[in-house]
Amino acid sequence: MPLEKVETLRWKDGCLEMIDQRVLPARFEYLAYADAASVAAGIRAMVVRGAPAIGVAAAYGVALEALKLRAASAAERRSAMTKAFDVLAASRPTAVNLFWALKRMRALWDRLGGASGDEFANALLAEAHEVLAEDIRINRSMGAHGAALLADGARVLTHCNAGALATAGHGTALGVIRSAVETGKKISVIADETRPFLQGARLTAWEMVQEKIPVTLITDNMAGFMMSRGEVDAVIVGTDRVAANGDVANKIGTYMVAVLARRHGIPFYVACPLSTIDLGIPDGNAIPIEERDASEVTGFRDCQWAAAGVAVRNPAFDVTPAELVTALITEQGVVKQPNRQNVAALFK
Ligand SMILES: CSC[C@H]1O[C@H](OP(=O)(O)O)[C@H](O)[C@@H]1O
Repeated sequence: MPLEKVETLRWKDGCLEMIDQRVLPARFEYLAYADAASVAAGIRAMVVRGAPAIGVAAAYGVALEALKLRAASAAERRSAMTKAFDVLAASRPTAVNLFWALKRMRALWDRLGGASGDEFANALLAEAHEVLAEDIRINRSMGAHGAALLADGARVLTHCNAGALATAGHGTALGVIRSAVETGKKISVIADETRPFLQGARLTAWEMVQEKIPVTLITDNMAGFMMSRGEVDAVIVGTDRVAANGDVANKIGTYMVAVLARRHGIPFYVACPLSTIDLGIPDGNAIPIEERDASEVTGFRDCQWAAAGVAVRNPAFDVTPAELVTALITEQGVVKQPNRQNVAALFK
Protein backbone atom coordinates (compact mmCIF):
# COMPACT_ATOMS: atom_id res chain seq x y z
CA MET A 1 0.00 0.00 0.00
CA PRO A 2 1.58 3.36 -1.00
CA LEU A 3 2.21 5.08 2.29
CA GLU A 4 1.27 8.52 1.09
CA LYS A 5 -2.26 7.16 0.98
CA VAL A 6 -2.09 6.04 4.61
CA GLU A 7 -3.77 8.46 7.00
CA THR A 8 -2.58 7.92 10.58
CA LEU A 9 -5.72 9.78 11.70
CA ARG A 10 -8.72 10.76 9.58
CA TRP A 11 -12.14 12.36 9.97
CA LYS A 12 -14.85 10.05 8.64
CA ASP A 13 -18.62 10.04 9.07
CA GLY A 14 -18.52 12.42 12.02
CA CYS A 15 -15.89 10.42 13.88
CA LEU A 16 -12.13 10.43 14.31
CA GLU A 17 -10.59 7.25 12.95
CA MET A 18 -7.07 6.24 14.00
CA ILE A 19 -4.90 3.38 12.81
CA ASP A 20 -4.51 0.91 15.68
CA GLN A 21 -0.71 0.97 15.90
CA ARG A 22 -0.72 -1.74 18.58
CA VAL A 23 -1.50 -4.40 15.95
CA LEU A 24 0.67 -3.19 13.05
CA PRO A 25 2.18 -4.70 11.00
CA ALA A 26 0.15 -7.88 11.51
CA ARG A 27 -3.14 -6.05 11.01
CA PHE A 28 -3.96 -2.70 9.41
CA GLU A 29 -7.19 -1.43 10.94
CA TYR A 30 -8.83 1.82 11.97
CA LEU A 31 -10.64 2.36 15.25
CA ALA A 32 -13.40 5.00 15.45
CA TYR A 33 -13.66 7.59 18.23
CA ALA A 34 -16.61 9.81 19.13
CA ASP A 35 -15.64 11.59 22.33
CA ALA A 36 -12.74 12.99 24.36
CA ALA A 37 -12.58 10.19 26.92
CA SER A 38 -12.22 7.46 24.29
CA VAL A 39 -9.55 9.45 22.43
CA ALA A 40 -7.69 9.87 25.72
CA ALA A 41 -7.90 6.11 26.29
CA GLY A 42 -6.58 5.54 22.76
CA ILE A 43 -3.61 7.83 23.43
CA ARG A 44 -2.90 6.13 26.76
CA ALA A 45 -3.09 2.64 25.22
CA MET A 46 -0.86 3.80 22.33
CA VAL A 47 -3.40 3.07 19.63
CA VAL A 48 -2.04 6.38 18.39
CA ARG A 49 1.45 7.43 19.50
CA GLY A 50 4.15 9.85 18.52
CA ALA A 51 4.21 13.42 19.77
CA PRO A 52 2.65 15.19 16.75
CA ALA A 53 0.05 12.46 16.19
CA ILE A 54 -0.92 12.65 19.88
CA GLY A 55 -1.39 16.41 19.51
CA VAL A 56 -3.63 15.99 16.47
CA ALA A 57 -5.64 13.28 18.23
CA ALA A 58 -6.13 15.52 21.27
CA ALA A 59 -7.34 18.38 19.07
CA TYR A 60 -9.96 16.09 17.56
CA GLY A 61 -10.83 14.79 21.03
CA VAL A 62 -11.80 18.35 22.04
CA ALA A 63 -13.79 18.85 18.83
CA LEU A 64 -15.62 15.55 19.28
CA GLU A 65 -16.68 16.54 22.76
CA ALA A 66 -17.96 19.89 21.48
CA LEU A 67 -19.99 18.12 18.80
CA LYS A 68 -21.64 16.02 21.50
CA LEU A 69 -22.56 19.23 23.36
CA ARG A 70 -24.17 21.20 20.52
CA ALA A 71 -27.59 21.14 22.24
CA ALA A 72 -26.29 21.48 25.81
CA SER A 73 -26.70 24.61 27.92
CA ALA A 74 -23.70 26.90 28.28
CA ALA A 75 -23.20 25.69 31.86
CA GLU A 76 -23.37 22.00 30.86
CA ARG A 77 -20.99 22.69 27.99
CA ARG A 78 -18.50 24.46 30.23
CA SER A 79 -18.52 21.65 32.76
CA ALA A 80 -18.24 18.86 30.20
CA MET A 81 -15.54 20.59 28.15
CA THR A 82 -13.45 21.20 31.24
CA LYS A 83 -13.61 17.47 31.99
CA ALA A 84 -12.68 16.74 28.37
CA PHE A 85 -9.57 18.90 28.54
CA ASP A 86 -8.61 17.27 31.83
CA VAL A 87 -9.02 13.68 30.65
CA LEU A 88 -7.00 14.35 27.49
CA ALA A 89 -4.25 16.13 29.45
CA ALA A 90 -3.97 13.14 31.79
CA SER A 91 -3.49 10.58 28.97
CA ARG A 92 0.34 10.73 28.65
CA PRO A 93 2.78 13.16 30.33
CA THR A 94 5.90 13.50 28.17
CA ALA A 95 4.98 14.55 24.63
CA VAL A 96 4.47 18.31 24.89
CA ASN A 97 2.48 18.35 21.62
CA LEU A 98 -0.47 17.02 23.60
CA PHE A 99 -0.45 20.10 25.83
CA TRP A 100 0.41 22.39 22.92
CA ALA A 101 -2.70 21.19 21.06
CA LEU A 102 -4.95 21.44 24.13
CA LYS A 103 -3.70 24.98 24.80
CA ARG A 104 -4.47 25.95 21.20
CA MET A 105 -7.97 24.45 21.34
CA ARG A 106 -8.62 26.00 24.75
CA ALA A 107 -7.59 29.44 23.46
CA LEU A 108 -10.09 29.10 20.63
CA TRP A 109 -12.78 27.99 23.09
CA ASP A 110 -12.12 31.08 25.19
CA ARG A 111 -12.34 33.31 22.10
CA LEU A 112 -15.71 31.77 21.15
CA GLY A 113 -17.33 33.20 24.27
CA GLY A 114 -21.12 33.16 23.82
CA ALA A 115 -21.20 31.22 20.56
CA SER A 116 -24.06 28.80 19.94
CA GLY A 117 -23.49 25.09 20.37
CA ASP A 118 -23.21 24.62 16.61
CA GLU A 119 -20.84 27.59 16.11
CA PHE A 120 -18.72 26.33 18.98
CA ALA A 121 -18.49 22.76 17.65
CA ASN A 122 -17.90 23.77 14.03
CA ALA A 123 -15.10 26.19 14.99
CA LEU A 124 -13.30 23.60 17.11
CA LEU A 125 -13.63 20.93 14.40
CA ALA A 126 -12.25 23.34 11.80
CA GLU A 127 -9.30 24.04 14.13
CA ALA A 128 -8.63 20.32 14.56
CA HIS A 129 -8.61 19.91 10.76
CA GLU A 130 -6.11 22.79 10.56
CA VAL A 131 -3.88 21.22 13.21
CA LEU A 132 -3.76 18.05 11.09
CA ALA A 133 -3.09 19.84 7.81
CA GLU A 134 -0.49 22.11 9.40
CA ASP A 135 1.38 19.13 10.83
CA ILE A 136 1.91 17.65 7.38
CA ARG A 137 3.09 21.01 6.00
CA ILE A 138 5.51 21.40 8.91
CA ASN A 139 6.89 17.89 8.45
CA ARG A 140 7.53 18.50 4.77
CA SER A 141 9.28 21.78 5.52
CA MET A 142 11.39 20.10 8.21
CA GLY A 143 12.14 17.27 5.77
CA ALA A 144 13.41 19.68 3.16
CA HIS A 145 15.76 21.38 5.63
CA GLY A 146 17.03 18.08 6.98
CA ALA A 147 17.48 16.37 3.63
CA ALA A 148 20.45 18.64 2.89
CA LEU A 149 22.28 17.14 5.88
CA LEU A 150 22.20 13.59 4.49
CA ALA A 151 24.74 12.63 1.86
CA ASP A 152 23.78 10.51 -1.14
CA GLY A 153 24.28 6.90 -0.06
CA ALA A 154 24.02 7.70 3.66
CA ARG A 155 23.23 4.85 6.04
CA VAL A 156 21.03 6.41 8.70
CA LEU A 157 20.28 4.84 12.06
CA THR A 158 16.88 5.59 13.58
CA HIS A 159 15.43 4.85 17.00
CA CYS A 160 11.74 4.25 17.67
CA ASN A 161 9.28 5.49 15.03
CA ALA A 162 9.18 9.13 14.08
CA GLY A 163 7.50 8.47 10.78
CA ALA A 164 4.15 9.09 9.15
CA LEU A 165 2.62 6.94 11.90
CA ALA A 166 3.94 9.30 14.60
CA THR A 167 2.44 12.32 12.85
CA ALA A 168 -0.42 13.32 10.60
CA GLY A 169 1.80 12.34 7.68
CA HIS A 170 5.31 12.33 6.16
CA GLY A 171 6.94 12.02 9.60
CA THR A 172 9.62 13.98 11.40
CA ALA A 173 12.83 11.91 11.47
CA LEU A 174 11.56 9.60 8.72
CA GLY A 175 10.21 12.70 7.00
CA VAL A 176 13.80 13.90 6.60
CA ILE A 177 14.69 10.54 5.10
CA ARG A 178 11.65 10.63 2.78
CA SER A 179 12.53 14.15 1.66
CA ALA A 180 16.15 13.14 1.00
CA VAL A 181 14.96 10.19 -1.09
CA GLU A 182 12.56 12.51 -2.95
CA THR A 183 15.58 14.65 -3.95
CA GLY A 184 17.08 11.54 -5.55
CA LYS A 185 19.51 10.56 -2.79
CA LYS A 186 20.03 6.88 -2.08
CA ILE A 187 19.37 6.62 1.65
CA SER A 188 19.26 3.37 3.61
CA VAL A 189 17.85 3.05 7.09
CA ILE A 190 19.07 0.99 10.02
CA ALA A 191 16.11 0.71 12.38
CA ASP A 192 16.57 -0.04 16.06
CA GLU A 193 13.77 -2.41 17.05
CA THR A 194 13.18 -0.17 20.09
CA ARG A 195 12.09 -2.30 22.98
CA PRO A 196 9.76 -2.65 24.72
CA PHE A 197 6.96 -1.40 22.43
CA LEU A 198 8.95 -2.27 19.26
CA GLN A 199 8.07 0.89 17.33
CA GLY A 200 11.16 0.35 15.17
CA ALA A 201 10.58 -3.30 14.32
CA ARG A 202 6.83 -2.95 13.86
CA LEU A 203 6.31 0.60 12.60
CA THR A 204 9.50 2.06 11.08
CA ALA A 205 10.33 -1.18 9.30
CA TRP A 206 6.76 -1.33 7.97
CA GLU A 207 6.81 2.26 6.73
CA MET A 208 10.16 1.83 4.96
CA VAL A 209 9.27 -1.55 3.42
CA GLN A 210 5.96 -0.12 2.16
CA GLU A 211 7.86 2.66 0.39
CA LYS A 212 10.74 0.45 -0.77
CA ILE A 213 13.30 2.51 1.15
CA PRO A 214 16.06 0.05 2.09
CA VAL A 215 15.77 -0.76 5.79
CA THR A 216 17.73 -3.12 8.03
CA LEU A 217 16.31 -4.08 11.41
CA ILE A 218 18.67 -4.43 14.38
CA THR A 219 18.13 -5.03 18.05
CA ASP A 220 18.81 -2.03 20.26
CA ASN A 221 22.01 -3.56 21.65
CA MET A 222 23.52 -3.79 18.15
CA ALA A 223 23.70 -0.03 17.54
CA GLY A 224 27.18 0.28 19.07
CA PHE A 225 28.50 -2.63 17.05
CA MET A 226 27.19 -1.14 13.79
CA MET A 227 28.82 2.20 14.60
CA SER A 228 32.11 0.58 15.59
CA ARG A 229 32.18 -1.23 12.21
CA GLY A 230 31.73 2.06 10.34
CA GLU A 231 28.27 1.05 9.09
CA VAL A 232 26.41 4.16 10.31
CA ASP A 233 26.86 7.57 8.69
CA ALA A 234 24.27 9.52 10.66
CA VAL A 235 21.65 9.11 13.34
CA ILE A 236 18.26 10.84 13.14
CA VAL A 237 15.52 10.61 15.75
CA GLY A 238 12.28 12.35 16.64
CA THR A 239 11.50 13.94 19.98
CA ASP A 240 8.68 14.30 22.43
CA ARG A 241 9.85 17.41 24.19
CA VAL A 242 12.85 19.73 23.86
CA ALA A 243 13.70 21.89 26.87
CA ALA A 244 14.64 25.57 26.59
CA ASN A 245 18.36 24.70 26.71
CA GLY A 246 18.09 22.13 23.89
CA ASP A 247 17.99 18.96 26.02
CA VAL A 248 15.93 16.34 24.16
CA ALA A 249 13.41 13.87 25.57
CA ASN A 250 12.79 10.95 23.26
CA LYS A 251 12.06 7.23 23.34
CA ILE A 252 14.02 5.26 25.94
CA GLY A 253 17.36 4.22 24.48
CA THR A 254 17.90 7.46 22.56
CA TYR A 255 20.42 8.72 25.12
CA MET A 256 22.51 5.54 24.69
CA VAL A 257 22.48 6.01 20.91
CA ALA A 258 23.56 9.66 21.30
CA VAL A 259 26.49 8.72 23.55
CA LEU A 260 27.59 6.02 21.11
CA ALA A 261 27.27 8.41 18.16
CA ARG A 262 29.47 10.96 19.92
CA ARG A 263 32.00 8.23 20.76
CA HIS A 264 32.21 7.35 17.06
CA GLY A 265 32.08 10.89 15.65
CA ILE A 266 28.70 10.26 13.97
CA PRO A 267 26.28 13.21 13.62
CA PHE A 268 23.21 12.91 15.86
CA TYR A 269 20.23 14.85 14.46
CA VAL A 270 16.86 15.48 16.09
CA ALA A 271 13.86 16.28 13.92
CA CYS A 272 11.92 18.73 16.04
CA PRO A 273 8.82 20.74 15.06
CA LEU A 274 8.56 23.98 17.03
CA SER A 275 5.41 22.57 18.69
CA THR A 276 7.69 20.08 20.47
CA ILE A 277 9.90 22.75 22.05
CA ASP A 278 8.82 23.69 25.57
CA LEU A 279 10.39 27.00 26.62
CA GLY A 280 8.65 26.60 29.97
CA ILE A 281 11.00 23.73 30.83
CA PRO A 282 14.50 25.06 31.64
CA ASP A 283 16.41 21.83 31.04
CA GLY A 284 15.91 18.10 30.56
CA ASN A 285 15.78 17.34 34.29
CA ALA A 286 12.37 19.00 34.43
CA ILE A 287 10.80 16.97 31.61
CA PRO A 288 8.22 14.51 33.02
CA ILE A 289 9.17 10.95 32.07
CA GLU A 290 6.30 8.53 31.64
CA GLU A 291 6.60 5.21 33.47
CA ARG A 292 4.56 2.53 31.76
CA ASP A 293 3.23 -0.85 32.84
CA ALA A 294 5.69 -3.62 33.75
CA SER A 295 3.94 -6.04 31.40
CA GLU A 296 5.44 -4.18 28.43
CA VAL A 297 8.90 -5.24 29.65
CA THR A 298 8.21 -8.76 30.99
CA GLY A 299 6.95 -9.92 27.62
CA PHE A 300 5.03 -8.83 24.55
CA ARG A 301 1.25 -9.05 24.58
CA ASP A 302 0.28 -12.60 25.61
CA CYS A 303 3.82 -13.95 25.45
CA GLN A 304 5.39 -13.22 28.86
CA TRP A 305 8.95 -14.44 29.44
CA ALA A 306 10.37 -12.75 32.54
CA ALA A 307 10.42 -14.59 35.86
CA ALA A 308 7.19 -14.05 37.79
CA GLY A 309 7.67 -11.67 40.71
CA VAL A 310 10.64 -9.84 39.18
CA ALA A 311 10.79 -6.10 39.84
CA VAL A 312 10.56 -3.98 36.66
CA ARG A 313 11.29 -0.42 35.57
CA ASN A 314 9.69 0.87 32.38
CA PRO A 315 10.50 4.55 31.74
CA ALA A 316 9.18 5.23 28.24
CA PHE A 317 11.58 8.11 27.53
CA ASP A 318 15.03 9.38 28.39
CA VAL A 319 16.80 12.71 28.03
CA THR A 320 19.73 13.43 25.73
CA PRO A 321 21.75 16.47 26.85
CA ALA A 322 21.97 19.25 24.26
CA GLU A 323 25.76 18.89 24.03
CA LEU A 324 25.28 15.47 22.40
CA VAL A 325 22.95 16.88 19.73
CA THR A 326 24.64 17.81 16.47
CA ALA A 327 21.61 19.78 15.30
CA LEU A 328 17.90 20.23 15.72
CA ILE A 329 16.07 20.10 12.39
CA THR A 330 12.98 22.31 12.52
CA GLU A 331 10.49 23.65 9.99
CA GLN A 332 12.33 26.97 10.24
CA GLY A 333 15.72 25.50 9.51
CA VAL A 334 18.63 23.68 11.15
CA VAL A 335 19.86 24.74 14.60
CA LYS A 336 23.41 23.48 15.05
CA GLN A 337 24.65 22.69 18.58
CA PRO A 338 21.37 23.74 20.23
CA ASN A 339 21.58 25.92 23.33
CA ARG A 340 19.35 28.30 25.27
CA GLN A 341 20.10 31.21 22.96
CA ASN A 342 19.60 29.60 19.56
CA VAL A 343 16.55 27.65 20.73
CA ALA A 344 14.93 30.86 22.01
CA ALA A 345 15.80 32.58 18.73
CA LEU A 346 13.42 30.21 16.93
CA PHE A 347 10.53 32.01 18.61
CA LYS A 348 11.67 35.58 18.09
C1 LIG B 1 7.68 12.27 15.96
S1 LIG B 1 7.54 12.04 17.63
C2 LIG B 1 7.85 10.35 17.73
C3 LIG B 1 8.32 10.01 19.08
O1 LIG B 1 7.26 9.46 19.86
C4 LIG B 1 7.67 8.18 20.28
O2 LIG B 1 7.19 7.84 21.54
P1 LIG B 1 5.85 6.93 21.65
O3 LIG B 1 5.91 5.93 20.55
O4 LIG B 1 5.97 6.34 23.04
O5 LIG B 1 4.71 7.90 21.53
C5 LIG B 1 9.17 8.26 20.28
O6 LIG B 1 9.67 8.98 21.37
C6 LIG B 1 9.38 8.97 19.00
O7 LIG B 1 10.63 9.50 18.77
